[in-house]
Amino acid sequence: NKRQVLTITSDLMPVIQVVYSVNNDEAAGASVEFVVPKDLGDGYVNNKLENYKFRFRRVFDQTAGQEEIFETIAQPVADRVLAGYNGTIFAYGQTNSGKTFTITGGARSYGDRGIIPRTLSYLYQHIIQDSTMVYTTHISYLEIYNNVCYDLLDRQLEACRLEDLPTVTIMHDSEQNIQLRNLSIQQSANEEEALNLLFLGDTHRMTAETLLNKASTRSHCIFTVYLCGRQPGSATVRRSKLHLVDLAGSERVNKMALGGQLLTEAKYINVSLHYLEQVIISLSESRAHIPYRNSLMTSVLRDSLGGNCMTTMISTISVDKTNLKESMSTCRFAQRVALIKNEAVLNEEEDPVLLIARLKRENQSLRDELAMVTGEPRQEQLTQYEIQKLEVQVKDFLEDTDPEATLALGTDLQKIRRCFTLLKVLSLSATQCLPTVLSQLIRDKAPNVDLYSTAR
Ligand SMILES: Nc1ncnc2c1ncn2[C@@H]1O[C@H](COP(=O)(O)OP(=O)(O)OP(=O)(O)O)[C@@H](O)[C@H]1O
Repeated sequence: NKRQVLTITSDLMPVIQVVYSVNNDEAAGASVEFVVPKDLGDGYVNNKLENYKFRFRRVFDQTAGQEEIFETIAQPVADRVLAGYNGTIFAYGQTNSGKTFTITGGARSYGDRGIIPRTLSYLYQHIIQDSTMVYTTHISYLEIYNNVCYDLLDRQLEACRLEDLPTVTIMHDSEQNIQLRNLSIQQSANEEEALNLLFLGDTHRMTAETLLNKASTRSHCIFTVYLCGRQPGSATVRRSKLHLVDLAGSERVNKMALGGQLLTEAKYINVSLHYLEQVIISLSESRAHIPYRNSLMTSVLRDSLGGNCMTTMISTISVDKTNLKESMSTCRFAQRVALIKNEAVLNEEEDPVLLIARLKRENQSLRDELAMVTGEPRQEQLTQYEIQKLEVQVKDFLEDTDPEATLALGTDLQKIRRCFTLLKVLSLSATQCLPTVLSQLIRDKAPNVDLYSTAR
């Protein structure tokens, strides 16, 4: 139970002390408590204190490091995503309270890496180590600015202003599922490729911010990892999505002395966060109608809010007297979010393409068995077309990394013989190449060694 004292000076009174304490040892979770002197009214001091206590699953104090945040918040979600469930982590809080630092990280040192790079590293480590599954990963990076969606992985962003870019549009299919048109979903085979995509998106985000002369991030950003896993040879696939969301600052527009573009941005942010609040209130009160469609952000995050998803919200606050109202508004909002019940289900399905391929193989093997039992062995020679087809089949078979891949030849003895001949030719040419490769290696590495005696 840590007790922190923030000292704030004001014109009316030389020193006012605002005390907050963090307690993570409570049986029911954790809490943060603000102990605030009552506001100074008309120049006289009211010495009464007011206490505001908020309970959460966990509260991180100012000393908490990025690794601790990752292990407590992101790792359990990443584990569920690897198991085939959808996950979302989103950061909510006022400007400059540390949302981007928590989600993406800081640039000063390697240890400042945030949730996205650490989660990518964790996911790919697991993918490499798990030999029982074959995974494919894709990434998208979406920005919502002034209620318009942009693709941060769109290469055109380098040359253009944000507004000139083609926008990403939302479509609803007959089952009310969301389709994002124009959003590129890029394959990332390993951690390095995924980090490059994150870097590309962040660079575009920064370029756009500079072009718009923004002092802080005035947009919502959604970095999504799409994971598809299956056991080798199986047609059952598990598809899961992980949204990592950095929301725009939550401060209210009437508190800020803004004009022009900044005012327009603040209004859009206020409206979208207001709709987010509406969705959350409707969900926490289990209303019949949930107004997801009111804003792009709630439409995109529909699954994460009250749907098929394991969702974690991080609220960032700045414990300073001037930010007290915003901090408490953030805490109240977070408590509402905690009331929402999501139902995460395993996203497992039969891949129709793999299923058809498997059924075709089974069908062929049954036909072959039938031919073996009932039919006569063929007498005529293989045609040129059949030989070429066999060569392609053998090549595909050798290149297939799936350990359960088979060479479907049927019962035709001529085809089987031809394949063995092909395999023998390939095997011989490989072994004949070996001495040449060895001698080349020896020549390169040790030019003075006598080749004959080395070979002996
Ligand atoms: N835990 C922390 N340790 C060190 N520096 C931090 C930490 N949290 C935030 N900062 C720093 O504080 C500044 C503001 O943080 P950040 O940009 O993450 O705020 P934000 O809530 O994302 O703001 P905005 O709403 O404008 O995007 C940055 O310079 C960041 O590096």
